[in-house]
This record gives sequence, structure tokens and C-alpha cells, in this order.
Amino acid sequence: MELDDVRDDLTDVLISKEQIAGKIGELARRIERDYDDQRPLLVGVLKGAVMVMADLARELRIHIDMDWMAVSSYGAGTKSSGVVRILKDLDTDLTGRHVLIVEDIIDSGLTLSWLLQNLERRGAASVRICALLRKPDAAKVDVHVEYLGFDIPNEFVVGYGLDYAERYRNLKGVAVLAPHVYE
Ligand SMILES: O=P(O)(O)OC[C@H]1O[C@H](OP(=O)(O)OP(=O)(O)O)[C@H](O)[C@@H]1O
Ligand code: HPA
Ligand SMILES: [Mg+2]
Repeated sequence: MELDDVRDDLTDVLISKEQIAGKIGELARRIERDYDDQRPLLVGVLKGAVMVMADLARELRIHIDMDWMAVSSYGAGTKSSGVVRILKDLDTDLTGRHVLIVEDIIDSGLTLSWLLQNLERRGAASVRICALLRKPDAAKVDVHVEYLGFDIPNEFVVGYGLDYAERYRNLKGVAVLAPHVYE
């Protein structure tokens, strides 16, 4: 779906599909150079990372493996509680593997901070992060991102995997959700 198809639900358009494609290409070139014949394991975090993973993986001209995790925060009902529960774990043994976590967004940073530690304890040779978006002004913890797409303002965004109540994930670009949609 195009951003224009739901233009009334959006305020600022932040990133177009062309900008996303260009950036994913740039990130892919860097990842190819860095990993070369190491056959990294790309770990996508469901569900938001599905679009980034699908496009990044196809852009890479090296051999990779792909696996998926589903995690959920709980406690006080907020997703940024920092307490993370694994809903679906990896099928892959990480011993000696070069792991690249693929995410759509770093907001508070709590999800990735937890995930990074969790995967590092499994004996991987390396664990790095690739994230399309980051909100620097929302950070509650510092997370080192090796491959970053865009820094964006601290506003609620949708599209390209990012949802509001499970909607808008299939938008081709990223935009700020208009307050009238959730108020
Ligand atoms: O930096 P944080 O504040 O932890 O937020 C980032 C996380 O939140 C979103 O996922 P969510 O838990 O909403 O699930 P989803 O991917 O299924 O939408 C997003 O996809 C990241 O995984
Ligand atoms: O801005 C956002 N939009 C949608 N999902 C999210 N998960 C963390 N931040 C966001
Ligand atoms: Mg997610």
C-alpha cells in the first residue's frame, strides 16, 4: 500500500519507498564487505522486521542464513518495560556464528539491549545490529548499532513493518501517524 492511500491518517511523511530502497542498498554493500564469506546468520525480530529482512536479505550478494525470533515485553502493560519474554526462539545453534540482528526500529532501545545480551550468551562469534530506524530522543538505554538506516524524531511512526494496532505494516514508506487515529 502507498502512503497516499492512507494520506489522511498520516501527518509528516518521513521516508519514501525510494529512500528506503536506496538505504537498504547502502547497508547491504557494507554488510557484504564486512562479512564476505563468513555466512552471517540474520536474525529477524517478528513482526516489525519482516519488511527490512525481506528486502535486505535479497539485496545481499553473499550467502546468509535467516532465522526469526518473536519477543514480547510484559509488566505494567507497556511494551518498553524492558522485561522481555521469548515467544518464539531461534531454531539455530549460535555457537561460533556471526549473528546480525535485523530490526525495524530502536525506540527506547530496551528490546534490542535485552536481545543483544541474550544472544551474546549463546556462544556466537559476534553479534551486531542492523536497524532501519532509530529515535535518538527516546533512548532509555544506549545500544550500539553497527548498521543504521535513519534517525527520526520522537514521534509515533507507521509503515514498512511498523504498526499501530496491527495496521499500516504494509505501507511502502514510513510516516508519522496522525493523532486523530489513536485519540
Ligand atoms: O526500542 P523499543 O522501545 O524496545 O521498541 C522497539 C521494538 O518495538 C517494536 O516491536 P513490538 O514489540 O511493538 O512488536 P512488533 O514488532 O510485532 O510490532 C519494534 O518492532 C521493535 O521490536
Ligand atoms: O514509533 C513506533 N511505531 C510503531 N511501533 C513502534 N514500536 C516502537 N516504536 C514504534
Ligand atoms: Mg518488533
